[in-house]
Amino acid sequence: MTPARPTAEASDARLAEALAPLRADPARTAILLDIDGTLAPIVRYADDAHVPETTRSLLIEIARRYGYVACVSGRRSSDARRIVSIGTISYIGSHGTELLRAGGIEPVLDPAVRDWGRRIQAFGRDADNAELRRLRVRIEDKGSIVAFHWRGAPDEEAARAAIDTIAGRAEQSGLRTHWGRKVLEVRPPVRMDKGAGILSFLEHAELDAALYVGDDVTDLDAFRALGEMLAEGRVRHALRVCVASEEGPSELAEEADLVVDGTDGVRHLLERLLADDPAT
Ligand SMILES: O=P(O)(O)OC[C@H]1O[C@H](O[C@H]2O[C@H](CO)[C@@H](O)[C@H](O)[C@H]2O)[C@H](O)[C@@H](O)[C@@H]1O
Repeated sequence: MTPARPTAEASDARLAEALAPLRADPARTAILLDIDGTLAPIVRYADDAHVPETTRSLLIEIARRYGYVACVSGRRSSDARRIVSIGTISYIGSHGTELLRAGGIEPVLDPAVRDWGRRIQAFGRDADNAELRRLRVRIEDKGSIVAFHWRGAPDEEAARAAIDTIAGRAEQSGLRTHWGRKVLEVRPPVRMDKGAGILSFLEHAELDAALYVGDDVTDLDAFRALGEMLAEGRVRHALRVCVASEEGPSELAEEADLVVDGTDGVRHLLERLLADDPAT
């Protein structure tokens, strides 16, 4: 497709044009979707996130029609599947380091992260103190990643400042830090990126086109993986879609082929992927 300057919201005509190469041969098309902020609206507590039923129904149909469908999340793959609740699609979890294939029981973990769980969890336990609890910082244990959330804390600024200190401590102890939407993740010092997870998921796929839709910094790696596949001739068409939000990084819109407006915009895009006439 011809890359276009992203607009605040994709018009229907622009959307139809962008989706045409994906719709041309669904069996040879990969549909790759981030979850939080893309399929599931952002909510105060990570545990309360859910994918609206209308979006779920569309995804079920997309899984029937398209050759390779996966949700690509910063969450553990098992949590991602619990939230989306569809067994016929695959889940690439923990920013590309876990792969739970459609119908699978156990995720396959990247060996590079496998041995880091204990150390990361110990870091999370050490960081968890009375002050963090007073500030209502919430800690999310993701196995090989520990996340510190400050969304909805009574004093978000104070909570963020306490989390800054945790980030400094993590880096001093040789761990890596990654900032997302009102969340700090402390990770092992190994490659963890959605792009690597996608390349491994699609390693043996016979593809003509690929779509990725995401809203946050971690999705840039996925955009770049699609760019790599395009440059290497592994796909003839790649469509990178940014889900616009006030919190989203500006680079995502800059690197996108198309911008849609929030999770409603994503639902509309999924409808158009299935519609008889994508322009209506
Ligand atoms: O890659 P994703 O599927 O988009 O996951 C990114 C992170 O999503 C979750 O946190 C975000 O969503 C929460 C629920 O809406 C929100 O409360 C939080 O502020 C957001 O950062 C999840 O908890 C993280 O583990 C994921 O990495």
